Amino acid sequence: MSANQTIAPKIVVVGAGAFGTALAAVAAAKANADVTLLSRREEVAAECRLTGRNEKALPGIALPARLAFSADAAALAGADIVLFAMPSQEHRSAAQTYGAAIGADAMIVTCAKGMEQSTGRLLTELLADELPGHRIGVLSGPGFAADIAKGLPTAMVVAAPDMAVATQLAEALSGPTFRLYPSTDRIGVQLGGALKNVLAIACGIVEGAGLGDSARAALISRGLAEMSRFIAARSGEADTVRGLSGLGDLVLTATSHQSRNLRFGIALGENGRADGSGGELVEGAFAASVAARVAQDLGIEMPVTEAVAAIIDGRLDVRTALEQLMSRPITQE
Ligand SMILES: NC(=O)c1ccc[n+]([C@@H]2O[C@H](COP(=O)([O-])OP(=O)(O)OC[C@H]3O[C@@H](n4cnc5c(N)ncnc54)[C@H](O)[C@@H]3O)[C@@H](O)[C@H]2O)c1
Ligand SMILES: O=P(O)(O)OC[C@H](O)CO
Repeated sequence: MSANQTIAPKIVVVGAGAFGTALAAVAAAKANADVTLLSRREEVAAECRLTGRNEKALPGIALPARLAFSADAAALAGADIVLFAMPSQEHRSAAQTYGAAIGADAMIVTCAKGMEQSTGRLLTELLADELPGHRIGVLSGPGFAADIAKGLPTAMVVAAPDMAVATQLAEALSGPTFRLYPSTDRIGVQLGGALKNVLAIACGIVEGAGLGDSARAALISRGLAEMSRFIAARSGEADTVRGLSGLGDLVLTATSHQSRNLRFGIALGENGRADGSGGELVEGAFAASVAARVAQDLGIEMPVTEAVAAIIDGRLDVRTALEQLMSRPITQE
């Protein structure tokens, strides 16, 4: 897609879950939109085509008539923008599956919030490993799929190292109720999304264990300090945490019961142990251990993240974790 292109870009969203379907729906609501939602299974594409809904992913939400559905990787041919909207841990295998069908000029945007658990690679790094030569961005920030798909006002961030690319993506993907802010801090923006999920689990634990609203406020602000240290150590911009992809998404995820990460944390706090997520995707449960491991390698302190990782792994119970956090040496804020 050239910088002064006037016809609508061809957009393909890979991953027909809640978020992929919501992003495809807002993009397809625009005049002249050329948007395809690419699922793994033909049954999903066929049901969406027949009913105009993706009932499993977004119950009760009618999708725009202009949105196309496919389960054939050939739909990626000629795409200007390809959104990766599958879970973080599926990114490498999805890149390997679909990479050959993606044209060399396509911009690729990860919309997931996590890091690769086995390697600690950021998702944009992983995509660059698998799909070299492409311009690669990240879309992150506070926004629940159902809110976005219902047309409730939402603001998020799209980041790429080149501001011209980030702006092109923001203009192509924004709509009347969905506003994207461009950024060049690709590292800070994606780490905000990955790390806030771990802190939302911590806030859920506090809620489930009945530890009070003051404790949640303390966790949000001390958690933000952890995010900031990690982002700076990974060569992102520490200030990015104050924006939509940091504080904005942390507050949303740590306080709304729509959040799967928060609900997972509440169950942990109530039961004192992890009983699984009931099949729901809980990105923070993957991110906790990798973030704690990378923080240790980088020599930075992430006590809340480490406590969440230890509780999920069954190495620590909630009460002991709390005692340990409260008895840390007194330091300046
Ligand atoms: N749901 C939200 O409100 C929301 C908002 C912002 C960001 N996100 C992020 O988006 C990502 C996806 O979340 P979701 O809520 O859509 O999850 P989901 O469980 O609703 O859907 C995931 C989808 O990915 C598909 N998938 C899995 N592996 C795949 C592969 N290898 N190739 C292609 N497709 C594959 C699954 O079939 C499923 O349709 C997560 O990282 C999440 O943090 C979600
Ligand atoms: O339901 P969650 O916890 O995965 O959160 C969804 C989004 O990341 C909120 O911005």
